[in-house]
Amino acid sequence: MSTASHSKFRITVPATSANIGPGFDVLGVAFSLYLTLDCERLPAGSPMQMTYEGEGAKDVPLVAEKNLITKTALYVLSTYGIHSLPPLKIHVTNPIPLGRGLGSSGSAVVAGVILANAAGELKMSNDRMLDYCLMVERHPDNVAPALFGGFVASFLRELDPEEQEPSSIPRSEPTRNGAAQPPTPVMDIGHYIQLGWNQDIKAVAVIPDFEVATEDARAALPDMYTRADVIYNLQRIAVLTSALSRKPVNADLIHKAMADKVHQPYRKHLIPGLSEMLETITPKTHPGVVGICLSGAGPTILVLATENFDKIAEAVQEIFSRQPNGGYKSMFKVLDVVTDGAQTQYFD
Ligand SMILES: Nc1ncnc2c1ncn2[C@@H]1O[C@H](COP(=O)(O)OP(=O)(O)OP(=O)(O)O)[C@@H](O)[C@H]1O
Ligand SMILES: N[C@@H](CCO)C(=O)O
Repeated sequence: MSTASHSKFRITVPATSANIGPGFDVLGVAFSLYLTLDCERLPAGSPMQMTYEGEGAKDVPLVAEKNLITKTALYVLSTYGIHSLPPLKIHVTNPIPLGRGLGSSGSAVVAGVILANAAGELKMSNDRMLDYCLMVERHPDNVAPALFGGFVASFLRELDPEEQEPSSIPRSEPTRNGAAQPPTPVMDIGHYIQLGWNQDIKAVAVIPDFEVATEDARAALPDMYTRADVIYNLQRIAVLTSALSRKPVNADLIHKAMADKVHQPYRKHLIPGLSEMLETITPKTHPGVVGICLSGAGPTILVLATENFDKIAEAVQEIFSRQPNGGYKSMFKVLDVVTDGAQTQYFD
């Protein structure tokens, strides 16, 4: 259906958690917490108007070329030969904390690609939109569940250096490239599959009051791993992807299968208390716990659980609170894993 007659549209994109323990850069889930863009077309020649409320309201730039949502949209439109955003009023409502491991940048990138698709009437397929998301955010584990919903495993094809380099491609993480080339639309980068998720399992996200930039958390990782550590993660990820869909919940198996030797051990200095949380919050010590891990690049702690959500969250908060130098305050959210991903609704 043509969108030309619609003067208003709303884009909603779920928050996500990447990795889920051993699935570094592979697994992610979509949550019942939504970045929302309320958009209204303005008369031709009008300047873009952007307003913003919620997380990041004090810091997020509202200039089209600087804001991650609109600069992603501008990148996508430029590959279609459209070099400015159509006149729009955009109101952003963002409940996803920034830099905390709940995929705020992935959701912003997905929102930007969908904004370009809707505003420019590009009629892209979801798979093509995933390609664009992956040009901006190179690891697929946040953008794939944000776009498609549910519990998602994904990978991307290896790109040639010239496909990766154009400096005109915005990056959710700061980039090092400098070549002034036009954007290169590439095809068929992302591959994914939605996995089953037992809806009895909810997510308790404990969010401390400090940020860890994904770029810093990735810089903490080694370039090489031992064969034993790779096998350790591969064995667990294979078991975990099925175990999370089964009924009844096998908490002991899931908890063991969520252990990881690829990223969490190298990031623990960035998240004080992480080691103690992983060691002491188990299905045996805290009934209801199914598994525990760092959410994305952190510092949010993700506890999968079937009951006692508040008590479990308080146990994580207590560990954050007694870290050196006064500890950390934190808040928590009990979230559902949602099967729907990003949506666009048209009005008028
Ligand atoms: N709604 C938004 N609007 C504009 N920019 C955003 C928005 N959300 C996130 N960003 C940008 O993304 C940055 C955070 O990205 P980062 O990858 O460090 O954390 P994250 O995506 O929250 O965590 P993770 O990738 O570990 O889940 C912010 O500092 C901001 O620049
Ligand atoms: N897989 C990514 C997710 C963060 O965006 C990481 O852990 O670095």
